[in-house]
Amino acid sequence: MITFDGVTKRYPDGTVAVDDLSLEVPTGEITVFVGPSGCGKTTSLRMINRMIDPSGGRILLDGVDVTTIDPPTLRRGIGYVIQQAGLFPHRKIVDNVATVPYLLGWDKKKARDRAMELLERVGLDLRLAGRYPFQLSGGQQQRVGVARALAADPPVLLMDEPFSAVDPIVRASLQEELLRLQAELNKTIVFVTHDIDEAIKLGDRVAVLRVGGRLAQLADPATLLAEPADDFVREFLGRDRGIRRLSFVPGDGLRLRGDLTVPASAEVSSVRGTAEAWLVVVDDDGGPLGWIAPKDLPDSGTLAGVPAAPYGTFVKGRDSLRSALDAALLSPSGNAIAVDGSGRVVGVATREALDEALARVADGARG
Ligand SMILES: Nc1ncnc2c1ncn2[C@@H]1O[C@H](COP(=O)(O)OP(=O)(O)OP(=O)(O)O)[C@@H](O)[C@H]1O
Repeated sequence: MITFDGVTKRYPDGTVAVDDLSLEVPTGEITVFVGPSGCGKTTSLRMINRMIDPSGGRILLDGVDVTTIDPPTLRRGIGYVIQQAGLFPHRKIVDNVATVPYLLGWDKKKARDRAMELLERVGLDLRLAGRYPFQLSGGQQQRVGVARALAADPPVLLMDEPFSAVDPIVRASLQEELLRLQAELNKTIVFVTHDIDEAIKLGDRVAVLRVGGRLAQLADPATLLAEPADDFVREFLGRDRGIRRLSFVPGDGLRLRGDLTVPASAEVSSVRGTAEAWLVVVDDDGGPLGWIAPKDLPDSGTLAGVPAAPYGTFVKGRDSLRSALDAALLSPSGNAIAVDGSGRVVGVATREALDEALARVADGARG
């Protein structure tokens, strides 16, 4: 755990970059520092690995004041990733990643083996290992930056706007990759960004800072979206806060109907009469084929030949209410198909069920 205990940083010119910051960064979690330009995010981050020392207060790493640990020893346990990767231009990719193992005196083969293992872990094509940084795309360089920071298996990772120089699509895939890695590695990560969407996507907890380096709110993303502490945080969270909140509401609470699913092999005569609503047609494995409107039911035969309309699905037990709503909006029936982990239909969330769930969320906002 990293503890900020009344930390202040006043630069020699009098600028107060961080003002009496107290918070805890729990072990094995991602804590994001987010806020407008100049609010002291980078300064706060760099005080953890002593690139900057505080002018007041203390930063404790597992209970030990970091200013009592000499910087090289401290940094051995702290990986650091910055914007535009900061790779050494004249070293091959594999040697960039092996930088810290070399410094630690590992023999060359062991260090390179470790580097290759990490490059694979961060999803980089291993054929790129022998190239130089300028021969890689921005997104690939960023992956190398993450691999390099992980090389000595440090328990703590500091990431300063690591994905802000790449385009939105690459950025989204780097974010996914980081979450996937973190699920395996459980590092203690402090991640700095000015992008609130990135903060909400990545953070177990999000610290919103305001200019002058003061903490405005520290909360998990769902709480932040539901209960911003003040107007500054509300404004910083921006538009669509209500909709974004639905990403953190499990779709599990939705009432599902089981009587609207029919196999393609079913005789129309067996469904006619019960079919006052749109039906989901499924294949022999229970996978969805699409929707059939009541008016499109043939007079006789099976449903196999009836053209089925497009559909959206959400995974019961995994996806959020937002995904369920999205699935409903992608279906002409306005209903969402719930599937299990292997894609078999387990029921239908009708508009009424979605409406009930949304009403519960809105009620929660009132309370
Ligand atoms: N070496 C320095 N000397 C004086 N002032 C500094 C120094 N470094 C940073 N500052 C000031 O401290 C404040 C906080 O800077 P910091 O870089 O920590 O903010 P930030 O939130 O990371 O900003 P950004 O998102 O723009 O990178 C700013 O007002 C900045 O101008």
